[in-house]
Amino acid sequence: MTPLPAGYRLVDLSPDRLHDVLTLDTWAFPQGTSVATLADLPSPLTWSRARGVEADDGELVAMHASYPFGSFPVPGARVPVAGLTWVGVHPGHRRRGLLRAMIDDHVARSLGRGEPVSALFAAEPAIYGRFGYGRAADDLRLTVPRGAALRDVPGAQDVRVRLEQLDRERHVDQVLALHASVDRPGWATRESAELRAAFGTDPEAFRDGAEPLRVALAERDGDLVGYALFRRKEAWKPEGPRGTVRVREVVTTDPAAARALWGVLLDLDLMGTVEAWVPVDDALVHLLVDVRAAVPRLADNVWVRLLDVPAALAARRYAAPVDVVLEVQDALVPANAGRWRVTVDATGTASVERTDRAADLTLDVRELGAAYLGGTSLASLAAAGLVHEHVPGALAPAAAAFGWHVPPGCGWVF
Ligand SMILES: CC(=O)SCCNC(=O)CCNC(=O)[C@H](O)C(C)(C)COP(=O)(O)OP(=O)(O)OC[C@H]1O[C@@H](n2cnc3c(N)ncnc32)[C@H](O)[C@@H]1OP(=O)(O)O
Repeated sequence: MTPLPAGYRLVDLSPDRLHDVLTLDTWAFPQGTSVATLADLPSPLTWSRARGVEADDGELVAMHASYPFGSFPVPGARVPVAGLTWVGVHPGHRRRGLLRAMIDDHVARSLGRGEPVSALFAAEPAIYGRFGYGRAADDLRLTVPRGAALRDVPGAQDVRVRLEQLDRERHVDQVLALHASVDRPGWATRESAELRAAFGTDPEAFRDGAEPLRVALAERDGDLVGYALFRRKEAWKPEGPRGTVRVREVVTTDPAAARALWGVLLDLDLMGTVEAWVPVDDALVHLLVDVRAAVPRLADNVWVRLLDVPAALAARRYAAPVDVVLEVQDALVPANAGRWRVTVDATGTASVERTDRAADLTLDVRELGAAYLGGTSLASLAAAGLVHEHVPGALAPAAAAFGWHVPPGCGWVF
């Protein structure tokens, strides 16, 4: 364990520390919202998983927490994952090793709970690689011109799209049930009671001048076949109204639902552009006649850290049989370091065991995390010098086996 610097101690956090937690939060994330306003919102924290760092005088100067994703989707399976979140260090106490000590604490506690994997969204991409987190998924940020042409999909006219103000009580069950039905690695769902309670939280201070959160509900014969959370912000320019639609979360169950939903979102009156972030393979990317006009921009999505390498590797499924020896480097969790033989059978199931056999490939646990959800190819990591092939011909079958037919990604930031 990395010791805390002198003068600090790790403590459990509980709901009676809410005011301290929110005060620290406003120091770490200068969002301009008062602690009193934040205190009125339902907290998404599972308090038994929240830990703080106190200075000598008892002030809370750093914290981290994790969301319990008991059923986190990975290729072909579901795995208990600790979703690292609410990481913050007071700026007056930064760069003294508090985050490093908190990461050690997070790793030990997650392993103690039997969670072989941790995942997160990074506030800044430069922070977490050093702790063995790899960029496991990307998403696309699109800025689509209003009225952009979409290809036709038969049956789209049979889907009715209703626009409503998001109302937690009325929408939470059906919307989250549809969300949980998506089969995509990395697609975390709001499993805990606290995350469900916080769903749709929409204080005015978070809206940046835009309207309250709306929901577009796509229905066929009365059944929900898709939804999108969105809000509009108007802008009156000399050339005319040029408002922006911000689309936050889109789920559709079939192509006609996707065509109908995007057709409505892309054609709202007084709007000029639609800003959406979507999985890299979202139906919209293929429906747009002119994808270039949407100015697609790639951004990092979920980051993954394998805490227990053999358990994590055995828990997912693989796209093809393979027999490969991986030499894994892990400076933070020595139990993961060394040679692992991964043998995948015809059903895509792996057995993973320590071996004395010579390594086929060498890589850091960070790269293994990047490849874990099937979206980052071991071959492309090798091309960047991050995976080393010792036995010619070993890389290609390993890269094929670790890949997956659905790109990973998560539709909301946790
Ligand atoms: C999953 C999430 O919750 S993401 C949210 C993360 N939180 C934020 O971004 C809020 C604002 N920032 C902060 O609260 C803090 O600056 C933190 C949490 C990012 C870092 O905390 P610190 O206690 O300063 O980090 P610590 O001193 O342990 O640094 C550990 C290492 O990370 C590096 N590091 C820390 N922050 C950053 C950063 N923002 N960018 C690049 N490197 C960083 C340090 O230089 C150090 O490197 P070294 O090991 O080579 O010496």
